[in-house]
Amino acid sequence: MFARQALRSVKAAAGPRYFSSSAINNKNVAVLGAAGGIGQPLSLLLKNDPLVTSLRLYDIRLAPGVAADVSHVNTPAVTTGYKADELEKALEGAEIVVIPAGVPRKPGMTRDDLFNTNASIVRDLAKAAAKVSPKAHLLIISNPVNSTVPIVAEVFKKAGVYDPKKLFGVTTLDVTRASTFLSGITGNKPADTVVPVVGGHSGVTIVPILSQANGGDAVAKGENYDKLVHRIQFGGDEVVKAKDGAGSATLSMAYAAAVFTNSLLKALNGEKGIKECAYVDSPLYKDQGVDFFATPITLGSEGVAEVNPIGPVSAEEEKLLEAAIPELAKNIKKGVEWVQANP
Ligand SMILES: NC(=O)C1=CN([C@@H]2O[C@H](COP(=O)(O)OP(=O)(O)OC[C@H]3O[C@@H](n4cnc5c(N)ncnc54)[C@H](O)[C@@H]3O)[C@@H](O)[C@H]2O)C=CC1
Ligand SMILES: O=C([O-])CC(=O)C(=O)O
Repeated sequence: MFARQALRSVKAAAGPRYFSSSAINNKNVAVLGAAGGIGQPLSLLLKNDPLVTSLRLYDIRLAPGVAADVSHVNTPAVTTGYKADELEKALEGAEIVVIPAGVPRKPGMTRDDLFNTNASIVRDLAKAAAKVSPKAHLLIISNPVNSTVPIVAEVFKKAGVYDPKKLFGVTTLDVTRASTFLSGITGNKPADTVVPVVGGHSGVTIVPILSQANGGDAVAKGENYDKLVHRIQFGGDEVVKAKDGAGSATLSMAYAAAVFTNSLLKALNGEKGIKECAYVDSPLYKDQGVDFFATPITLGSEGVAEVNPIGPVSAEEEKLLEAAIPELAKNIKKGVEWVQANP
């Protein structure tokens, strides 16, 4: 039963999607880091989402230019750019704050190598959000996600405004990649190939549950299984290597973040049964020091409505989970301890 539940949970995240909905309510979305490699295409995709009525683009450089450009697209979202000293203004009234601000990897780096630079960027943006838009849903893209999400949680706890239902590490790209790579092997449509991806967002913490996917039995174990799991876990490295020093995934990430944002907007507007995978405050492995864990979640009008169970897993997947948990615990502890020492 759980397998079917988990499968349904990410069905919506698998296939290519355009954005539409019949119910249009006012929705104010802010993007922090809007002029970057992810920020620019993400801003365009959000401008194209009919559920966004106000789009507020902030960056320490170039955001007014990006906003002027995007604002000419003839969709309803009123688009405004905010300069470096206008962060608080950008956050006024925001219901969703998407954060792709921070440096990306270069070849040879791990996501954790970004910690020293990105931790303080994310902390400062979170502080402003906790002050100006404490009830907003926060969608964290900046790496290392395994640690930046706990940093945001600590900032919000310190400000007395933490709501675990409203904080998300965006892991939709892992689900997107898993669907693409598996369907490439099976020949099934990507839209019919739904792979729940649980755990976190780096290397061995990315755990695809191929046993629950349509066509997953084609690569259930052995060398092909190992290769596919490795490709999903290290898909980010593939892009970093191909970009050859010019950064990491931006376009596919913008797509994935726009998909997740659209799902959240639908849920906030009262649509039922909206499900995605995301890295959230989760009860599943708290007893092992893992306060945040990605699983299929059900979205509702308050954000996370339900953290769904992983469901049955194969012996191989059990081993992947065993490898993921201690690494995740370490990443989470690092974020929490850092922000407690550097409030
Ligand atoms: N969660 C995920 O699946 C993925 C996460 N990422 C991460 O997303 C982040 C951004 O990647 P890119 O867009 O490629 O980098 P980028 O360098 O192209 O853009 C980052 C933007 O952030 C801005 N920025 C820096 N400090 C800021 C601050 N304090 N306030 C507002 N804006 C600020 C920069 O001016 C720049 O425009 C990186 O940390 C990267 O590792 C990338 C791909 C996938
Ligand atoms: O690999 C990176 O550094 C960027 C990222 O998180 C991804 O593409 O999944």
